[in-house]
Amino acid sequence: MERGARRAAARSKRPGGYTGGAAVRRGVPAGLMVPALAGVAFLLLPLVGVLARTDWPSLAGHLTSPQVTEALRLSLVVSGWALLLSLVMGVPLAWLLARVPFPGKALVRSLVLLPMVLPPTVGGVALLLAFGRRGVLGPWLESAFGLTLPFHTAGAVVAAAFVAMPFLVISLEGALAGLRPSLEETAASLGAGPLRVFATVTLPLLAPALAAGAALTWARALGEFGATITFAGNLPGATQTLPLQVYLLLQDSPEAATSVSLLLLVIAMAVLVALRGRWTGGAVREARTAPPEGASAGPAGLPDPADGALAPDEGAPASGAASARPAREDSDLRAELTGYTRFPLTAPAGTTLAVVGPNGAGKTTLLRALLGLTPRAHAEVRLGGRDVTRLPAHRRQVAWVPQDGALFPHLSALSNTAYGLRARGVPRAEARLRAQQWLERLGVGELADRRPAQLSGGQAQRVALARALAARPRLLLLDEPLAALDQTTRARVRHTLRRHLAGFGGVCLIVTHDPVEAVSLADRVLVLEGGDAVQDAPPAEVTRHPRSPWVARMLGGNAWEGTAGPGGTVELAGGGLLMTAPGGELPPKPGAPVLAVIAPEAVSLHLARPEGSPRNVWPGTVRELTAVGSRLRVLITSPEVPALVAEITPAAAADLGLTDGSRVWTAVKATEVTAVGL
Ligand SMILES: Nc1ncnc2c1ncn2[C@@H]1O[C@H](COP(=O)(O)OP(=O)(O)OP(=O)(O)O)[C@@H](O)[C@H]1O
Repeated sequence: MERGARRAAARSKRPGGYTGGAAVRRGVPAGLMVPALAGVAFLLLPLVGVLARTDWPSLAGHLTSPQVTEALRLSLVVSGWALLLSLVMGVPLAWLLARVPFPGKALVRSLVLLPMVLPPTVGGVALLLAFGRRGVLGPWLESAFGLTLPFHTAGAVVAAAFVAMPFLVISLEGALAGLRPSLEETAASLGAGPLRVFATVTLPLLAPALAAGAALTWARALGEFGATITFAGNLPGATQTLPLQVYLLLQDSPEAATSVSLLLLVIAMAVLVALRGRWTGGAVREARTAPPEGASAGPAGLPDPADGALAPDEGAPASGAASARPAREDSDLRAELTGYTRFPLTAPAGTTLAVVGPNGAGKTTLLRALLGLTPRAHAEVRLGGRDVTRLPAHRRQVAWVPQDGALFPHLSALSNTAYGLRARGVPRAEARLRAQQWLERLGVGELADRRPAQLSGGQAQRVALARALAARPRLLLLDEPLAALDQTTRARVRHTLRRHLAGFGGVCLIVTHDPVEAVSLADRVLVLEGGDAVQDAPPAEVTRHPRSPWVARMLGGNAWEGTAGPGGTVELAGGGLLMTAPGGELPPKPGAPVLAVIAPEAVSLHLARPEGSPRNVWPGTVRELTAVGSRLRVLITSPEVPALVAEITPAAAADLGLTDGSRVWTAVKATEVTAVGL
């Protein structure tokens, strides 16, 4: 059993679990059950009444009588045209409501829903007042187009469309709102133009909701009565549809009325059964049946074969991505960003840049600006000397892997991977062959036939990466590619990623919150804060000389803001004095703002106050002990300086008898304090 299924099974066994089954049935209180069952009976009994009172031997005769067949023909004509009218007006309306911000949207949405709650006869009266002979538009319609709606079939169509269109609009708007924009944007970044994106991504994902909405609209139009009789009258052959026929028959021939009612009932039930609750589901369905995030990246929980050995055609740098990177001449990046993110960015082909920064620093905005997908920032972009600023996203050769991977849910892993190649005109067979090779390189070749919903988080990330790399972009943008994975899977996928970035000749930007990822994957670390680039340097440099407290902390160091004092001292912002080594990196001018950085390994802990070489010594209290690999991180608070993190061995912690609340002395040699000018 897959792990997700096991968990779900375990959940259903728990008391109070939310899944169905015996546990739930046992737990339903009678106070709910009785009225609920009464509700079911209330809905069911009228149907039973129709079935029980149907004169079965005469059924065929009733349904084939000339009036009924004529009314059926008219109903089909009217409901068909009403559906068409609803599609023509309703689809664009749903699109606008879902996608375009405009003032008064809530009002328009209420207007769309109004016919659903309005008594149909009132709807009919309103239609008369608008399109009737003495209505607002009626005379003009008649004089300009010779079109008379009341008491004509066209009027029955208008009445049916008026009450039925909301079903289409609601269904489609829900589906459009549920369609993640990242799917269409990713398709564009893979080289698909707007028409292709619409035909291959938008339409297939909307199709179920469109079909459901259309079926419901048609069924509602078929059953329309009140607005039709008020607006279009009850004229045999012109406006007398089946529901009107039922009304007439009820007076002269109740058995025939029952037979026609049964026919309408069967049609309505058939539509609902065919929809199987899709309409009520609303948005696009992308149910995950996959194991939970972080489950094995290989199939069936086995270790991933691709992580162990390198493919022969690939470079294999031991660490960092740059050393063995083949550079593609057409891929040097030069960008000038303005707007929320504002800085110049240049990177020679073959460079991997880790983009780090606190939440809201502008990392995602930077990536989207490079694709021209956000109004919040503008990027003048040159790739390999060619200005691509004015090109739409699909012509930039900039592939984007958003945080959620954005695999197309209706396509297999193979078709997802072939998408960019197909968009660039590679013939189908060749595109699929190359896509399969990419999937194999990423260690997920055997999952080619699976849909995204059947992939684990790690597998999906690899497929998303294969898809981006297969498109042969000149610039690769990865937005937190490993964020969804657990620690173990993350390490494995990171390894794979490093290997495959090594074979990628363009520039790659990876947004990450993970210091290990930044240091191990990138040649440069770009630190953003509030939309500014506060540092852009190799990982070693950023680790040694972080230019902001945030990045120092992110990289695991202690970083205290202060001011340079005389004789190699730093006056800390919150009070306290720090000694740095003479000849250290203190800016020459006392009074300059500095950041004092202390590596956690440089902090020693003692039970008694240590003496000796020039040290910074403070008393403190242990607040937290956390295992990091084979070492322990100890958070110490002190009345004299800001909180400090020390990293020691478990043996040292045991010798000192450290627990939460232990009183200790912390010491840092002056030579271990680096003061960086801000
Ligand atoms: N569509 C939007 N409309 C208005 N403001 C936005 C929009 N998207 C992002 N922002 C704002 O722009 C700033 C930068 O956002 P961005 O998503 O680029 O940050 P980030 O560095 O990627 O953050 P995180 O680490 O949380 O993903 C934030 O202040 C955010 O609130």
